[in-house]
Amino acid sequence: MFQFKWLWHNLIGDRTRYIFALCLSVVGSSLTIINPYIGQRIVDLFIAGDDAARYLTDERALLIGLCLGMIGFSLLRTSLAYCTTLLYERASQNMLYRIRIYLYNKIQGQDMRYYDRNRTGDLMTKMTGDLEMVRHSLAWIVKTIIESLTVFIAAVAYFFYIDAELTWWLLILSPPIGIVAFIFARRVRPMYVDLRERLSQLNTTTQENIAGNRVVKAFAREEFEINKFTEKSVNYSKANKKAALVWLDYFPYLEIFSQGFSVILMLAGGLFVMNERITFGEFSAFSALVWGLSNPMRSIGIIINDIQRFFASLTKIIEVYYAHPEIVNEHNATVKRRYNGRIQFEHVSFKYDSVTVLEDINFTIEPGETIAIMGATGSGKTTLINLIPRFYDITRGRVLVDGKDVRKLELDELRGNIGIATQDVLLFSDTIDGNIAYNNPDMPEEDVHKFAELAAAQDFIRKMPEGYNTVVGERGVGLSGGQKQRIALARALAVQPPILILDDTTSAVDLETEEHIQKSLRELDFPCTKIIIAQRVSTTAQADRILILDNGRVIEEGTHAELLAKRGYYYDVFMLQIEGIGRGAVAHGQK
Ligand SMILES: Nc1ncnc2c1ncn2[C@@H]1O[C@H](COP(=O)(O)OP(=O)(O)OP(=O)(O)O)[C@@H](O)[C@H]1O
Repeated sequence: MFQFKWLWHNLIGDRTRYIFALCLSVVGSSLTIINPYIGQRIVDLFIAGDDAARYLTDERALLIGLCLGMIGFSLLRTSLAYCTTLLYERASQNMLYRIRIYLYNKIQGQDMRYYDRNRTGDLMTKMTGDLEMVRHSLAWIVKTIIESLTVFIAAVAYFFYIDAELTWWLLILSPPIGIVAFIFARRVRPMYVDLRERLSQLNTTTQENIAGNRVVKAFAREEFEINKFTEKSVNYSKANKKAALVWLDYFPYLEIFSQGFSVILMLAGGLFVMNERITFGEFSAFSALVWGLSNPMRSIGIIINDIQRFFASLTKIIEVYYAHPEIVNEHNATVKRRYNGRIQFEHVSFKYDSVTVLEDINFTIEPGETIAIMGATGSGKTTLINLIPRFYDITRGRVLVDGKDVRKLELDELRGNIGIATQDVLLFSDTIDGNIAYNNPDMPEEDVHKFAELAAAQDFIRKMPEGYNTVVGERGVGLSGGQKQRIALARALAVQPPILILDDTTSAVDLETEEHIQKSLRELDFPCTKIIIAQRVSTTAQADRILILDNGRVIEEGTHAELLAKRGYYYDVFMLQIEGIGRGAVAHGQK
């Protein structure tokens, strides 16, 4: 079966340990028949035998030996159980560790489309609960099944050795128990698949809610969110109860069958003793071992439940394990060249699934040029810049960097040549210094300060309680929108990239600060092609060229003055914003 092959493959490095644990399980469980056997000898020789009185006086040493044997075997079994559990735990924990690292790498290697399609909460469930379930199966379920089976087989073999007919009488109960267990397993399986999905929904809601707590509070939607969470929680709880209660439909039958072993033993076994077909000692061995037949039947429900959970979880893990990104970063770039920063879009079209977002885009940006991109919201600006570092592959046409199709470039090298400040600023819960030097943790302090200064972040950072060592909260909590944008800009500048992409990076800063940033960008001490997405004319006015996007197409292209003269979209935006820009920009535009 594929799932078991997969587990076996992932046990590499611990296979010997695991097989050894399985062998110890078999040996330890087989030993369960020894004490009933010794008990049988004691009863037959020293209690119920014809010569019991003589044996008690003459063979006392044998009796003491048998009693000590019983204690010795109990101790041996306990020690074996201890070692076995230790081996199972170590093998399964090691496997869990390896798979977790592998899955984490796998998730890291996925492309943007993967993250578009998969919910964070679901991925978190796979990395935690599902993995733990698989480990538990390997350490506990397999152990329980092997031990139950061994005890069952050893007991049956021993029973056959004593009396085959009485054993057949007992085994009469096995087929109906097997049928009940099979029906139960079939009914409960889809329930665990559903249960797993509901757990994932619950985790997704929790994750979204915690991450979006500010929005929730801002809209005073706590009650709504609590109700939403409660609904998911109730759903999960109901599914859990439903799956657990199904067992109750089958439990009475299995319990009755399990009790049936003792009843049959009493009736048939008692009759056999009276007919002197078996001895008292043999009857006592049957009594002592009959649990070996009934116990597995009793625990069959728990085992089946766990097996179904295991399959539901394993299926989810395997989805991640074998997920293939369409865009693969081979991390092969040994020597990372520095690009000149020439960017060309040739008849580029792009679709998210079936929706066309960019249509026949053509433009060239020469090294060192500054290009501004403007357009209505949803016109495709972010999508367009996402194609340069190859976050997505285009549907038609070519995107070239330094004359080479980005699909032919080493991704590490390509992305290493691009500094990006994304629209949705994400800072890590680290110091400000650590966030700015994200690309190069060994960056000297003066350089961190220099890039903060270029991004107009120096002043506010210095005023913070611990300056550059101030730890910012998760995703930059504790900073204003404009402050976060400036740290993100400093982080992008710190790469000193030949291509700098700024997606609405100064939208939340005041005009004076923006002026400072623009001056810094003009005076960078390294060659750099800049692509700046902006809505403010004050930002775009100083670019070498401006592209206007509308509905995925470039509708205007030119300098600030050329576009004003055209009296199109750009001119309209300019007129709308003119009051906020000031005389300088107006004069510049009318030159
Ligand atoms: N990951 C995605 N999956 C599917 N559709 C997407 C995705 N990202 C964006 N879109 C769609 O593509 C279109 C262009 O989005 P894009 O983010 O590029 O616009 P934009 O011009 O940058 O907008 P804004 O100025 O609001 O940031 C929109 O209609 C959007 O709904």
